Amino acid sequence: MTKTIAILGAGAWGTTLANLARVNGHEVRLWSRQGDLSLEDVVKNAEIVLSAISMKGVQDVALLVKSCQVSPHTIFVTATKGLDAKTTRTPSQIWQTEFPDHSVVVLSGPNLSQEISQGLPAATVVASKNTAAAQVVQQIFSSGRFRVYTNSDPVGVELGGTLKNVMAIASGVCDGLHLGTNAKAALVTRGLTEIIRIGKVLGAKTETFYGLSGLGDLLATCNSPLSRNYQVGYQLASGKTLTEILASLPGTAEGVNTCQVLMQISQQQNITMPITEQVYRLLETQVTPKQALDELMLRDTKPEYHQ
Ligand SMILES: NC(=O)C1=CN([C@@H]2O[C@H](COP(=O)(O)OP(=O)(O)OC[C@H]3O[C@@H](n4cnc5c(N)ncnc54)[C@H](OP(=O)(O)O)[C@@H]3O)[C@@H](O)[C@H]2O)C=CC1
Ligand SMILES: O=C(CO)COP(=O)(O)O
Repeated sequence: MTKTIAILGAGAWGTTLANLARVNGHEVRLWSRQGDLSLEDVVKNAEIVLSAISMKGVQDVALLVKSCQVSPHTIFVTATKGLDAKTTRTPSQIWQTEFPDHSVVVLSGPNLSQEISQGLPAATVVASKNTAAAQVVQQIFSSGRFRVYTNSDPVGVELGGTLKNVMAIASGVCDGLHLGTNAKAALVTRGLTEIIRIGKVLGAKTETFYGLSGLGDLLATCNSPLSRNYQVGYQLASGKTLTEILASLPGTAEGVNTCQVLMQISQQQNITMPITEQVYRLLETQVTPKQALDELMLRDTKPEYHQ
C-alpha cells in the first residue's frame, strides 16, 4: 500500500532512502533547511516521518516537528548514527521523548549510501519495541536490491551503527599506517568487544551486536574508503590535521563527536574503552597515530575475554 513519507535531511543518506521509497511507489516529501518545502507542509498527514539529520541537528529538528501538526498514528523512523553531545542520548531516545505516544523505529545497517545509490545490493535492520511498526517500515523499503530485516532491540541496533564509527576512525589509522591485515583483524575484533562492553551498559542486547547492525556495519565501515569516518582516520595517519580533514570531507563523520560522548560515559561509569580512548586522544592531538598504536600494544597482558 502506498504510504506518505516525510524524510528530514536531504544529505547523502536522506536522499538515498528517499529514492528507495520512491522506487517502491511511495509518496515521498524531502525536507532540509535549504529546501523549498516548509517543515509543516512536509510532515502534515505523513504516515512516516524519517529523520536522516546529522546528530548535531536532531534535538532541534525534533522540537521543530513537535511544533507542527503531526497525525497521531505517524511512525517515526530514525536513521542517524550518533549520540547527543549534551545529554548522551541516542536519536531514538530523543524522538521517543518528544513523541511519547508514537512508535519509533531505528533503521541501521551496513549501508554506505554511495553503493546503494549505484543500485548495489545491501541489507539493513529496522528495529522497534512495536513489531507492527517495524514491519510497516520493512515493507516500505524492501526490494530486490535492499533486504530489510526486523529486530526488537532498537537501542542495540542503533548503538551498533553509532559505536562502530569510532572503530572506523581507528581502522582508517591502521590502514593509513600500513599496519597489515593481522593488525586490522585484531583491531576490529577487539573493537567489537569494546562495543559490546559499552553497549550492554547502555541497555543493548549482546546478540544484536553480532548481527547486520553491529558486526555487519563494523565490517563495512572499517573496510571502505567510502566511509567518512574511515577517511578521518586514514588522513590523520597521513599527517593531516582534523580541521583540514573535516573541511574537505563530503558530509558528516559522526565518529568524531561520538568519541567525545563515549569518553564522557566511560569516565562517569568507569568502563574500560582502550581503543576509543586512543582515538579520542588522537583527535585531541594528545598522541600521534604511532603513539596511539604503542599504547594499545603495550597494555597489561590479560586473558582474552569477549565482553
Ligand atoms: N551517508 C551514509 O552512507 C550513511 C549515513 N548515515 C547517518 O545518517 C546521518 C546523516 O548522514 P549523511 O546524510 O551522510 O550526512 P550529510 O552531511 O550528507 O547530510 C546531513 C543532513 O543533516 C542536515 N542537518 C545537519 N545539521 C542540521 C541542523 N542543525 N538542523 C537541520 N538539519 C541539519 C543537513 O542539512 P543541511 O543540508 O541544511 O546542512 C543535511 O540534510 C548521519 O548520522 C550518518 O551517520 C547512516 C547510514 C549511511
Ligand atoms: O554508516 C555508514 C555505513 O553503514 C556510513 O559510514 P560513514 O558515516 O563513515 O560514511
